[in-house]
Amino acid sequence: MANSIISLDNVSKRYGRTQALDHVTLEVPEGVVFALLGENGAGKTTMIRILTGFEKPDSGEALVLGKSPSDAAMQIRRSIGYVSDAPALYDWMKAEEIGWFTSAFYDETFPMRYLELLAAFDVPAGVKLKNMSKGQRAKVALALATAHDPKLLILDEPTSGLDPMVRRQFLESMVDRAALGRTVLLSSHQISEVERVADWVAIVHKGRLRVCEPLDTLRAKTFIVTMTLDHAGSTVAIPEGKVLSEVQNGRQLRFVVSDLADDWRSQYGTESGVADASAVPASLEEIFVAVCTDDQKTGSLQ
Ligand SMILES: Nc1ncnc2c1ncn2[C@@H]1O[C@H](COP(=O)(O)OP(=O)(O)OP(=O)(O)O)[C@@H](O)[C@H]1O
Repeated sequence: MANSIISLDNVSKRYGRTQALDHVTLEVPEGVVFALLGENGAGKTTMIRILTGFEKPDSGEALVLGKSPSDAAMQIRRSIGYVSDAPALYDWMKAEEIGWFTSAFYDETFPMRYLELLAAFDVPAGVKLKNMSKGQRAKVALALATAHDPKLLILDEPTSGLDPMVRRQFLESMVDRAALGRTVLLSSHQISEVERVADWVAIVHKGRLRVCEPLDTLRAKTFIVTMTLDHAGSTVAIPEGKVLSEVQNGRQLRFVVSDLADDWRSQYGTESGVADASAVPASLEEIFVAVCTDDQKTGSLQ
């Protein structure tokens, strides 16, 4: 892909018996909010740790800003912004002091931008980190990660533990960054929240990439098809397209289908065993559940 900021080519990573990432290939284009979704243990943090050079893939290749994070970890960490799921901040320092300490790694514009961000986020002045709330500390971590205006900002579960107002403020600031041509990769379980801000969505399930595309494309092509059967025991044709999940409850059948054929209804004429059939666009949450549920019929959009 032209202008990709991140690329993973067949990246695998195993911890003992756990296949944390399994042949993941993806590209993150420049200037987007890219959401990485997955259940607990899906492999999101492992992917982020590979991108930030804290872990090496067992096989495959990762590139961040055109460089390999395992070969150029320090160079990459200096040019991106990164907030881990548990940011290590120096508790005994005040926000101003930690900024001063961190500014040694960046150019002279860092301190001013950092103080502006603290003010914009309403972080109290003169308070030690250990006496701040979780939300205030998260804001300090975000200000530290963005004050050098990185081309790429990587956030692992940035909003967990924050109140709804702060979460909204956080996510809106990510959209603002993307509007300026910067790229934001954020991992999350908060699907409805991500749906409001993401341009691209990737869904990882048990280390495998199941979905990776622009959210608008995903939404436009994925539908919930519901049918009422003539009899609970009727055997009917499945809708034409990629069926991601299928659930039956008595006479009701419900499918999540990607790439639903335009003329899908033509399969369900009077002799088809289907009394009624309709399709509505699927929400991101419904798509997520369909691709991440193992005991239903599931498929991959990859
Ligand atoms: N250092 C490690 N040693 C052993 N197993 C690990 C290690 N790091 C991750 N794993 C395992 O790899 C799998 C993927 O973990 P990862 O932290 O990447 O998931 P995640 O999607 O970030 O989950 P969560 O949403 O819960 O943070 C899990 O089964 C986890 O237990």
